[in-house]
Amino acid sequence: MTSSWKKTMKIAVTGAAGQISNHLLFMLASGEVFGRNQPISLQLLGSERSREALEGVAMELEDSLYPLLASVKLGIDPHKVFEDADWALLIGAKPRGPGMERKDLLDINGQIFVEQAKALNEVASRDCKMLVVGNPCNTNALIGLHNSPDLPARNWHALTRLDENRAKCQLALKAGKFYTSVTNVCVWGNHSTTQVPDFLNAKIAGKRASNVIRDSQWLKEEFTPKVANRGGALIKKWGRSSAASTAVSIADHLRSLYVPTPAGDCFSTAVYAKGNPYGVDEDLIFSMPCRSNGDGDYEIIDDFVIDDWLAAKLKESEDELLKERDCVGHLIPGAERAVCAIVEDTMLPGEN
Ligand SMILES: NC(=O)C1=CN([C@@H]2O[C@H](COP(=O)(O)OP(=O)(O)OC[C@H]3O[C@@H](n4cnc5c(N)ncnc54)[C@H](OP(=O)(O)O)[C@@H]3O)[C@@H](O)[C@H]2O)C=CC1
Ligand SMILES: O=C([O-])CC(=O)C(=O)O
Repeated sequence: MTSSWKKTMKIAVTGAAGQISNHLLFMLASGEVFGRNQPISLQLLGSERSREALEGVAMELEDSLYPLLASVKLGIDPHKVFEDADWALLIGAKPRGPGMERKDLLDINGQIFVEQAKALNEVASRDCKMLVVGNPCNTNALIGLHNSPDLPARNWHALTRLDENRAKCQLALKAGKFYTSVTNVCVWGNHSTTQVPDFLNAKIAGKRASNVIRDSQWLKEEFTPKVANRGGALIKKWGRSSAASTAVSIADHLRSLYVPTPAGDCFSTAVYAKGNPYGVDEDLIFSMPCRSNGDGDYEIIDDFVIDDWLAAKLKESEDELLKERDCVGHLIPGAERAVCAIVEDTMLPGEN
């Protein structure tokens, strides 16, 4: 501990013995996410299934000799593991197995998020921030938010930064420019195949992307599904879902909240839509363009241009989230018990 170091930040992580965490934990401990003057404690949640594996993770963290890693706590009881947490990175979730319907996945994972949100509500720091990665992440976050009434609703996020990074990569490749020149890219809506990568507001080297890539058919009919289905394409190649790039995008998400957003730029995060300027149903976790002044908080940017095409796409993703919400009414205190109307099997990005 040196005098220039900040107070230790407590970071709880679930699914800590899983693939994504296997990359992420080492990035967090190295200081590349929260800064080289920010010591952290890791509070890792496992289960009976992963008890031994989690001890293995802790051994690797110990052997890495990270100066900023103040402590590593392991456990299988969220009430103990989430104690005083400043951040909860909720990565653990059951993957959809063969023959399992999406509404079953919503129910099984939703129950995990009820339990974890109740524990966070009781024992986490009163300003704890939550990032849900486990799928279906938007609706899991909505369930979490409604089961943690004493924590600020705006502190719940679901990860759509991987989708933003995928969109930036495709725009850069098509334009023949380096990806650092691609800015102001928002992926709106649900982290599913209805997500909406926004090329209308995106910029390449400071110009509107559609003035650099003068191919509206490619933007609408190739770029959009390519980004939305990227997770599935990767699974076909790799035989498992994106783990390293997801960890990188979680790091990017966190950093975006602690570094002021440059003027004219944005980052994507799925947040509570209450009071949103785009007319999206207020009781959804919906990905929108946000900016931060670097204090860990964010605001929704209110001047993105929405044309008819974009509006119709946003509506599709909103409708899907409304249906998902109807399917988890039994997990949301005080919600109306609507009929679960997911008839056609909608997809996570990794499931196409
Ligand atoms: N939002 C996004 O952009 C992305 C989201 N994802 C999602 O992130 C999640 C984690 O992915 P990944 O790390 O690759 O997955 P892994 O399968 O490697 O790890 C998931 C962890 O979830 C935990 N888990 C919790 N409940 C269950 C359960 N009922 N059955 C089985 N495992 C359970 C397990 O840990 P334990 O036994 O310790 O509880 C397991 O280690 C998935 O839901 C995936 O779909 C993935 C990529 C991108
Ligand atoms: O469906 C999955 O598990 C993977 C996923 O979310 C993605 O790659 O975007």
